Amino acid sequence: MANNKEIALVIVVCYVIDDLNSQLDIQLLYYLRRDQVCLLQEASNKSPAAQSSSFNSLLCSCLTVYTHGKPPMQEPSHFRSKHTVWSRAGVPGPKSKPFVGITPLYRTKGMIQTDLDLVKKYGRCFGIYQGLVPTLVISDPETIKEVMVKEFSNCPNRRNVLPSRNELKHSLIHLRDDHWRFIRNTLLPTFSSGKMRALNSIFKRSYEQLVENLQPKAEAGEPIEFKQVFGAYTMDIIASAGFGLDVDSQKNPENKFTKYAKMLFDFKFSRLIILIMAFPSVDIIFNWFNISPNNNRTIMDFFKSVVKTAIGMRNETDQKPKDLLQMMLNAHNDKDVNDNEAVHQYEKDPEKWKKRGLTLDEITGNAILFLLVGYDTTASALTFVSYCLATNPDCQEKLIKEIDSVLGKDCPNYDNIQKMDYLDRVFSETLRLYAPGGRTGRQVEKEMTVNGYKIPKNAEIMIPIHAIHRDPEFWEEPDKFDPERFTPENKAKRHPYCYLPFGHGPRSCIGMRLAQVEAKYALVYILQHYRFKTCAETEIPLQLTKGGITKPVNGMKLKLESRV
Ligand code: HEM
Repeated sequence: MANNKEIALVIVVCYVIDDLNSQLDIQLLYYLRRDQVCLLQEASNKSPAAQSSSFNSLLCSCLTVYTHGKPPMQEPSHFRSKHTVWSRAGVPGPKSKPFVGITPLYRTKGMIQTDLDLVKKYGRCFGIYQGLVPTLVISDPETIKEVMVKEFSNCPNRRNVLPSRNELKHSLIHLRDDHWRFIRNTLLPTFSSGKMRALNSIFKRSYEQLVENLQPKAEAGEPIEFKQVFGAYTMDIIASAGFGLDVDSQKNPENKFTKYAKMLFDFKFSRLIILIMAFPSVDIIFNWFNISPNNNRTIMDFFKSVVKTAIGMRNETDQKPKDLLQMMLNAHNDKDVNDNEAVHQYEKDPEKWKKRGLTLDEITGNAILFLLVGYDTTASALTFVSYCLATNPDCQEKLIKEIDSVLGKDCPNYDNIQKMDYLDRVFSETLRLYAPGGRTGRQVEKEMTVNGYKIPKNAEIMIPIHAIHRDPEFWEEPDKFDPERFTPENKAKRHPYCYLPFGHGPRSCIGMRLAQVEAKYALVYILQHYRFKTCAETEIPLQLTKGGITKPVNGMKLKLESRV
C-alpha cells in the first residue's frame, strides 16, 4: 500500500512532467481513496507526439505501481451520483467530465469566457459541477437579490475553493457565520467616510509620486506600461495607508514586498489547482510539501513578519499613525459608524462576540488580506480606466472639462471628488465592462429553493458578474463604452442587481470606498497634467486573463500627452 509521502511524490512528479508537456492535450485525473491512489489518464485528443513520448511510459509505470497492477478505474458510482444532482432536480446545464466537472474549461477558455458561453447557451439559471461541487449559476437580477439579501441567512458564506492553512483563514474573505459577522462588524468603522478623509495625506503623497514618476517617459513620448505603473501605485498606498510602511515600489519595483505580493497574485489555472478543485483534501498533502498554491509559507512568513514589525514599531512610540493597521488595533473601542452598512446581528450567543477585541492572528490575517485584495483589484480597475479613456477620446475630454471646472488647480481630496458626477460614471462604466472580480458566489448552508429548484446543502450558487455585465438584455450594445448608462435616469430604468462589480448585500466588498477614492485620486491627478493616448503598442481589443482577478494578459501600453 502506498503511504502519503509516496502518493504525494507520484502526484508531484506527474504534475511537473504534465506541465512540462502542457502543449500536449493530455488530461491527468488523480483519484485518491483511503491509502490507495489511482492515477487515471484520460487520453482525450492525444496527439501522436504524446503517444510516443517517454511521458506516457512513465505514466504507465506510475499507474502500474500505484494501482498494484489493476487497470485504471472508471468514475466510481459515489462520484457519478454527485454528478447527477442537477439532472435529478431537473436543472439544465452542460455535460460534466468525470471528477473535474467543467473546470478544465477554465484552463482552456478562461473563467469569464466559460461563463459568457454557458449563460448564452443555458440561460439565467443552470447547473454545472466544479470538481464534484454542484454549482447553480444564476444571472437573473431578482433571483440574485433573493440569494444575496433576502435569503442571506441560508447562504451567508463563500465556499473556500482553495482553503487557507495560515493566518488568512482568520480573514473576512474566508470566515464563516458569526465569526465572520464579528470581524465584519469590528472592521466596518475602518472603512467609514471619516476614516477615508483621515487617510488623505497618505493618498496625496502616493498620487504626487505617481505623476512625478510618469514625467520622464511622458516627456520623451515613450509608451508606458500602465499595468505596472498602477500596480506600484496601489501597492504603495496599501503599504502606507495599511501599515505605515514606505515601500516605494514606484521607484523600487524589485523590492521584496512587491515581489512577494505579485507572486501571491500570479494566479494561473494550473493542473494542480484543478486537481484541488476536484479533490480538496489533496491540498493537505501539497501543503505538507509546501507546494499548496494558496499556502506558500515563504511568502506568508514574510508578510507575517512585516505585520509583526509594524505592530512592534508602534508599541514603542506614543505617536500612533492613522492607518488601517492602527484602526484594527483600536477597532474594539471604535464607535465610528459606517454610513454604508449597519452592524450585523449574531445568530447565536451575541455576548461571546461583544466582549473581545481582535486577536493577533485576526489582525495579521486581515492586514495581509487587505494588502492582497487592495493591491491587484484597484490596479486592474485603474488600468482599464486608462484604456477606456484612451480609446474614447470624447469621454476623456468631457472628464477633463469636469475636473477643470470642479478643481481648477486644487488637488483631489475625499470631498471634492464626490462632486464629480461624470468621473463616477466613467469609473462605473469601466467596472461594468471590465469587472476585476469576474464572478462571486455563496455556499448553501440549508437546503433552499431558488427559481423553483431545490438546491441541496453545500451546493454553491455562483453569480457570473462579467457575463451579467455583458448581457445584451440588460445592456444595449454591451461591448460599447458608454458612461451615460450611469446617469440617474438610466440607472433608474434597470434592475440594480444587473450591476455588481463589488457584489451586493451583507457580504459585498468592504473595501469599495477605499478602492474608489484611491483610483479616482490617481485618475484625476494624472488628467490634471496629461491625456491618455493609444499608441502602436496598445493592444486593441484587449485580451483578458483566464482566472483570478480580471486583467489585460499582455499589459497595457499607452502614451501620455502633456496638457500644458
Ligand atoms: C476596484 C477594486 C475592487 C473590486 C472590483 C472589488 C470587488 C469585490 C467583490 C466582487 C467582492 C465579492 C462581493 C460579494 O461576494 O458580494 C469583494 C469582496 C471583498 N473585498 Fe473587494 N474589491 C475591490 C477592492 C477592495 C479593496 C481595496 C479592499 C480592502 C482593502 C477589498 C476588500 C474586500 C474584502 C475583505 C472582501 C470580502 C468581504 C466579506 O466577505 O465580508 N476590496 N470585493
